[in-house]
Amino acid sequence: MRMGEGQRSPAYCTILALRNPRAWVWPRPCPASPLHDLLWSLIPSGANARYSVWHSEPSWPLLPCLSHPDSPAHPLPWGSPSAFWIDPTTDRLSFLLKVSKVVVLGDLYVGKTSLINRFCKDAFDRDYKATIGVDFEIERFQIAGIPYSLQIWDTAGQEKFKCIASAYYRGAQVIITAFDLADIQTLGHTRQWLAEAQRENEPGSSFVFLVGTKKDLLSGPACEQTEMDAVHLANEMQAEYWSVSAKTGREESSAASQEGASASSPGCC
Ligand SMILES: Nc1nc2c(ncn2[C@@H]2O[C@H](COP(=O)(O)OP(=O)(O)OP(=O)(O)O)[C@@H](O)[C@H]2O)c(=O)[nH]1
Repeated sequence: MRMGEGQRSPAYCTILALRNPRAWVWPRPCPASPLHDLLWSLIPSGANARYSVWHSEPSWPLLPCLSHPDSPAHPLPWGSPSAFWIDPTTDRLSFLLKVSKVVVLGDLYVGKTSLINRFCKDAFDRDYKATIGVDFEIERFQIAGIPYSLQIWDTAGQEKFKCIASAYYRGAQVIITAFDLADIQTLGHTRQWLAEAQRENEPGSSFVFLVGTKKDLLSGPACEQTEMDAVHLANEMQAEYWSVSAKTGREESSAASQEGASASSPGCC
């Protein structure tokens, strides 16, 4: 389906803007379906970008990626897998794919936002500000000279936001389930969080991490016991286990967490 020149839906205007970078218009919010339909119809058949792109629904977060890289408002870097442009040689939409979507889940107050802030900004805030719905950060880096972006989705732990946050689980290459090492109940709840995220994804399509937070708050036998429990649960979940402190900024090694973490795993905090 290609829309005719006479049609001027917001999605179509966006495509026109993409075709002519000198005439960029900042996309305005528009209903998800016209944009979805139009873009879907333009994706080259066989493009393996489909998966990433269409899992960025619901589509309001898709809209900012249509804006110009120089726009101060753009929250997604140009070149993320959710970003697309018209390839002048083929006149088709093209995609950059080197993005991984990470979702961070867990009970309220376990320290999900703090974990992300430490990772992305190397900062820690002791004041609690509950996440409303979802938030996200982009972290860009290179591995062997190849640029990658991590699209990190911070979900709210509060029950009332669950239905909003769960809409963002789809297409996650990485699922991080966080619990508070100082609050053992939150460990038990990680099973449920993971089940909900996995329900939205193909079986085996996501790497799973179980992360115990606030390691600085406890030590001694109680901590070791919690970590042992966490490692066992991580094995059940087929997850990799980490104990971390966003406050100190360190992954704190312990016998239990060493046992749970694989040698190839990247340090988080
Ligand atoms: N001591 C200590 N406190 C932490 C650590 N991580 C987070 N906190 C504190 O725990 C509180 C909750 O942290 P958040 O990161 O906002 O928790 P959250 O899981 O994102 O909470 P929701 O957005 O409600 O789901 C804040 O007051 C943080 O400062 C840590 O590693 N050590």
